[in-house]
Amino acid sequence: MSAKLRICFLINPNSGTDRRQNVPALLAQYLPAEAVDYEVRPTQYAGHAVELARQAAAEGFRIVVAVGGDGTVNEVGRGLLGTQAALGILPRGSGNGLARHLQVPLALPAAIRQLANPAFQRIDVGYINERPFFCTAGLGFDAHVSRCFAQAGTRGLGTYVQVALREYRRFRPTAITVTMQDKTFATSCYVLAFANAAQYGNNAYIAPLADISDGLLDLCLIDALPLWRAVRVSVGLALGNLPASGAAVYHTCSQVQVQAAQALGFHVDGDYVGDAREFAVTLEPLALEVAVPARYTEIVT
Ligand SMILES: Nc1ncnc2c1ncn2[C@@H]1O[C@H](COP(=O)(O)OP(=O)(O)OP(=O)(O)O)[C@@H](O)[C@H]1O
Repeated sequence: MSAKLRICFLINPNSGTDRRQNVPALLAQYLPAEAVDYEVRPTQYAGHAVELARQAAAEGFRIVVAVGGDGTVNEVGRGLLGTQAALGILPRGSGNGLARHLQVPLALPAAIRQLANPAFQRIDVGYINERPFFCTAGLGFDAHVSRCFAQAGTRGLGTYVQVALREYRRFRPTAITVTMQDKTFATSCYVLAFANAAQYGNNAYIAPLADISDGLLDLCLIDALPLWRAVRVSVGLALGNLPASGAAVYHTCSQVQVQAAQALGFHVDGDYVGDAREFAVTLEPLALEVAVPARYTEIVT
């Protein structure tokens, strides 16, 4: 008889907008006891999931599952770097960007069932000023909105859109110099996004062609955002055709440096980190193993 699959679930009790679901009860209902041994551990503070994930990997769990949104996924993924354990996701955030990219079902019963019999795959890991990211990182307006969103008191797409519209009227671009491969160019940064996965979350496709295992980041630059272009960007994000819309410029590369004329905010996986004037962005190919639905195949051809 083969050994049972050992899974550790790390639950962020604060993530998402719907906290009515009783995750331990759903696990008991949908995980087959004959195939899986599991434990459930709640996080007690921001950053706790990094330590809990590292500890679970050291205890020999094969999969450590982030039960939350992209912030929780980032913490668990960070804790698992360099270990033998794979990252799993039970999407319970407000955006769920990485879960959506990896085609993890958004309905918890289905997501739980697939964890009992997953496929394993390796994904690239991005770094911005040494902070790992798995989905997207970025400078400028998206980071500024992440900071305001964190202070808003309520979460969810509605709050996010409200904050973005309010800040759109105030935000001004910053002059930057970008160096990648053998070219350097000066431009202006309204948004500079570094995409490992295709979307921010909520099916907002900032880089619909991004392949999470290709050893490359997709850079999306929006140098200014007058109203007509804001409309095209919004439609492009929703329809997944931003590259074809001409409202943003794209590059692919495995490392890039950015110097800003004044301090610029940056985010990793949707969480504001801080302000800086210099940014070093790199990619470590296939540095993290993830447990994905057995039918998962990279959408990009
Ligand atoms: N016990 C806790 N108490 C307070 N904050 C926590 C706790 N556990 C985790 N956090 C923090 O909560 C933040 C938000 O969580 P998360 O990103 O998972 O949810 P979300 O913001 O609702 O989803 P998404 O990122 O998909 O929009 C994370 O950055 C994490 O550091």
